[in-house]
Amino acid sequence: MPAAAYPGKECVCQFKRGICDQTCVQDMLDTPFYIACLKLRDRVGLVVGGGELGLEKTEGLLACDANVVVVSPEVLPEVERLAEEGSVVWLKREYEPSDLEGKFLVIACTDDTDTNIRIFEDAERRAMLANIVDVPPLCNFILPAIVRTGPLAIAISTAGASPALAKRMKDEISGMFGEEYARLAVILNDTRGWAKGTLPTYQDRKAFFEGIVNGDPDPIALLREGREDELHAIVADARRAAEAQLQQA
Ligand SMILES: C[C@@]1(CC(=O)O)C2=NC(=C\c3[nH]c(c(CCC(=O)O)c3CC(=O)O)Cc3[nH]c(c(CC(=O)O)c3CCC(=O)O)/C=C3\N/C(=C\2)[C@@H](CCC(=O)O)[C@]3(C)CC(=O)O)/[C@H]1CCC(=O)O
Ligand SMILES: NC(=O)c1ccc[n+]([C@@H]2O[C@H](COP(=O)([O-])OP(=O)(O)OC[C@H]3O[C@@H](n4cnc5c(N)ncnc54)[C@H](O)[C@@H]3O)[C@@H](O)[C@H]2O)c1
Repeated sequence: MPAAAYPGKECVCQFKRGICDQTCVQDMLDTPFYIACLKLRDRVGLVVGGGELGLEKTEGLLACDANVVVVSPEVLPEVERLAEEGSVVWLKREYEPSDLEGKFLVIACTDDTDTNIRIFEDAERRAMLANIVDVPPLCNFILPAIVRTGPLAIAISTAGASPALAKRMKDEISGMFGEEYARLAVILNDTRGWAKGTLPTYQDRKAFFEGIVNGDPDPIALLREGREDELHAIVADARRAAEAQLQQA
């Protein structure tokens, strides 16, 4: 246990209402987070609070095709506009526990600690996903920094140790894995249906895809050099070779 950073002071989380003992900070580093990609399309996400952070989280959910309900007595003009155009539902009032009904997840961004605690506890009772922004002890999931290009998404988490570092790594990683990786993913996806319909075993499919991804010539280098036609030819050849091998067997 590290020495308390704020000995004798109110807990920085403003949540325990006591003296800081750094328990929350240590808890985070001791937590093995299970990283997943959530499918939000046609599910409803609840955002409580319509300020700067509420807007940011609302936009993040909309970008993943979620339906969004914002509960907040006041909201930024941008949130009001989203409600007017029908992109979100805005309930112009304070949070109530029944707001959680039928929601897949809740993200709370209010400036009121009592409300934030209540939302987390209500959500936990329902075994619901809950993120109270920037308050790790009130999160059962946390948000990583994300590098997104086409179907590729690289998530960086520091388990809350340093969001600033996660953000820096995001910028560095986006330079390492650019458009050509996303393009390769799309090209390989186009051939997944064939592979699943034609290659009988998992091992066959694995060998097929790994042969291309790790092949010589390097598919990423081909795409980088604008030689996509050659890559398509390699995929077509690999398919023909796999089919021929199956016929012989
Ligand atoms: C990645 C990102 C995703 C997102 O929010 O979507 C994200 N925070 C981002 C930015 C950011 N947040 C903070 C700074 C200031 C610099 C700094 O403190 O480092 C910056 C940088 C900036 O704003 O430039 C302050 C901060 N954040 C948390 C605390 C609480 C604490 O430390 O106790 C405090 C201190 C508050 C205070 O001091 O009062 C807590 C969390 N923030 C998390 C996520 C989760 C852990 C992520 C991980 O695993 O690393 C977690 C645990 C919970 C959660 O909120 O999900 C997003 C980058 C978006 C992007 O650009 O890609
Ligand atoms: N803006 C930032 O960059 C930032 C960064 C770190 C932490 N924070 C903290 O995160 C919180 C949210 O940030 P913000 O800038 O969006 O704050 P904000 O004050 O602009 O917005 C808070 C929102 O919560 C709503 N709200 C308050 N009580 C409510 C209740 N009972 N039910 C429903 N809605 C309620 C308010 O109407 C308002 O829309 C604040 O506590 C802030 O200190 C903000």
